[in-house]
Amino acid sequence: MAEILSDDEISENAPAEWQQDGDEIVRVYEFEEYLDGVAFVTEVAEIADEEFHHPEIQVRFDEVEVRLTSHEAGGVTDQDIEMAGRFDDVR
Ligand SMILES: C[C@H](O)[C@H](O)[C@H]1CNC2=NC(N)=NC(=O)C2=N1
Repeated sequence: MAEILSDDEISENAPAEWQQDGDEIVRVYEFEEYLDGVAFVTEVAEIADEEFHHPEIQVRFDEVEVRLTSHEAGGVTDQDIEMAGRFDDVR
């Protein structure tokens, strides 16, 4: 099972726009158009499905909040850090 990262490791390795929130990392992406946010979610979901590692996603009218954690490990792992970077590349 993947190792849980320490707060310092998360801070050092998470992409710049991501914040730690307890045992998750979170980023809010802003969009001018609601449907652009929905299209972003579709691309994120395809990556998540491909990697079998699923974020929690909240879609609002002008932003999308994405939360990552490794449920089985019980915290943030390297996989969450890697997924965060891949989601940023979609943006
Ligand atoms: C049974 C378990 O849900 C699966 O092995 C996968 C599915 N997607 C997952 N997604 C996330 N974020 N963490 C997991 O531990 C995880 N596990």
